Amino acid sequence: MRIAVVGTGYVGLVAGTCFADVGNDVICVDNDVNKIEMLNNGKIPIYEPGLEEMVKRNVTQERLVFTTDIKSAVEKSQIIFIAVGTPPKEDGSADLQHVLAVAREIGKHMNGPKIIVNKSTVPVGTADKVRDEVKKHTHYDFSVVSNPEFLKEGAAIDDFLKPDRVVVGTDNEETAETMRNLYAPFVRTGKPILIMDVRSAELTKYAANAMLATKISFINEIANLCEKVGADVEMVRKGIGTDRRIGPYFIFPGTGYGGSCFPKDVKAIIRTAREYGMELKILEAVESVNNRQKTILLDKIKNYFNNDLKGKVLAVWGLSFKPNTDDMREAPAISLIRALVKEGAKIRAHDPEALKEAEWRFEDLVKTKDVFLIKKRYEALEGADGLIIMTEWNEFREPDFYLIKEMLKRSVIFDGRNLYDPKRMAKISIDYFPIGRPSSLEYKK
Ligand SMILES: NC(=O)C1=CN([C@@H]2O[C@H](COP(=O)(O)OP(=O)(O)OC[C@H]3O[C@@H](n4cnc5c(N)ncnc54)[C@H](O)[C@@H]3O)[C@@H](O)[C@H]2O)C=CC1
Ligand SMILES: O=C(O)[C@H]1O[C@H](OP(=O)(O)OP(=O)(O)OC[C@H]2O[C@@H](n3ccc(=O)[nH]c3=O)[C@H](O)[C@@H]2O)[C@H](O)[C@@H](O)[C@@H]1O
Repeated sequence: MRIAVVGTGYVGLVAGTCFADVGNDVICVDNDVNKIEMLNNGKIPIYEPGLEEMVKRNVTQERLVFTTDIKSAVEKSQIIFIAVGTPPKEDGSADLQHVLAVAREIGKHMNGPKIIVNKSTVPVGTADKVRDEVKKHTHYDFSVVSNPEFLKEGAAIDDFLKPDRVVVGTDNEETAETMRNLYAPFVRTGKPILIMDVRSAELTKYAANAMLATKISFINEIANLCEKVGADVEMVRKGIGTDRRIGPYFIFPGTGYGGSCFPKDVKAIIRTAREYGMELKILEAVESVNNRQKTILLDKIKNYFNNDLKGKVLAVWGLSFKPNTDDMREAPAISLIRALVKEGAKIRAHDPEALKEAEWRFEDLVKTKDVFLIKKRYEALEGADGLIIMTEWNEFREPDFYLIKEMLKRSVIFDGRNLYDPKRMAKISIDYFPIGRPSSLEYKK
């Protein structure tokens, strides 16, 4: 099929490349000239495992091209995906300006019947708005489909190639058939393509993210309770996760969920409900538990240093909001580092992939020499009073603990991802403070 994907970010670039990889002819469009120039020079603007080789392969085979020219992309394609950002507005609602701007452009350049597929995460009713916008500019036939995306950053290609399900919202049988054909190569193991009405498809996306965020806030509350009552959340997590009705996924406690989607999508669904005069009480609690969870390590750190962080140097391992990505959008590390600096601490931060993004996110603090961005993990420990772990990158799982102990002024690790065993840390004589588990001090007694 001939496909255009408008918006070449995490979703658009991955979707476009995967569609090309199964034989489609794909034109990826973006209005960011630098991004398109980079892609045309063989450079990938984001870090996503496996993506670079896949892009190269498809570009070489001339199945995948990048352009800023939306007109020719629309003219040449049967199916046009919209995969632009839908960031939160002040009031929490999703900002649809990019989606509607693309709809306008598509309308202007239609040269025959087309299928317009919205892949961005958008509130219920957006397909109607897209339809109205396109209609203003064309007399050709078209249908608007809702096809939300469920990929995770860091595992995006695998998620796209092997989805648990594909959701397609359309009331047109012919369009449904085309979408079934398009996705058939990705569901060969029998995973379902769920055809439903447009509004249900739009809401499915928010309901999925809201459910996942709920699981995380739930386990974070249980973790905090574990600390109070002297239980170990790692045991409790396994104890509940083995029940098939609960499942082992998305119940890892931490310093709160971040990323470009859970925070904004929880806000947006709450906002949608309010517009209909309804309060989503569970999700409001999910959000407030998450905000609280982001400060949980700060309390532990302040407590350890007797509430005096002035002049303390703290090493931070992990800046991205999760491993295997360079994305720092809403990363818990950002709010923690800013709070620590406010308390008078200096930060030596390391991340395997996110340092480039950290340069502009912490530009002010780097300038004032409150934050130092360090390329190698052990170098971040030089002159530091303690180590904080914020992202569970694989390379942090089994470091040289004796070297860590030797390098730190105080042998202390605050772990926001529960990477280590407190008993083992007690044996090595490292003071270790995880989330929802007994600290190593409990095993020294
Ligand atoms: N990042 C993720 O893991 C996932 C994101 N989503 C949703 O997908 C949508 C896109 O998200 P991301 O890919 O993360 O965003 P992104 O910010 O990485 O990429 C969006 C791209 O759209 C481009 N763009 C904006 N306006 C444009 C226009 N008028 N014409 C052409 N290009 C334009 C931007 O330059 C940018 O490159 C959002 O609604 C998001 O909620 C859904 C599932 C997963
Ligand atoms: O709509 C989206 O954009 C995407 O949002 C999430 O994907 P993503 O944000 O890339 O990453 P996740 O792996 O879901 O992690 C989100 C946050 O939750 C945290 N998390 C995740 C799982 C867990 O058990 N505990 C936990 O604290 C992570 O550390 C991270 O900060 C969803 O998992 C995707 O299905 C969805 O498509």
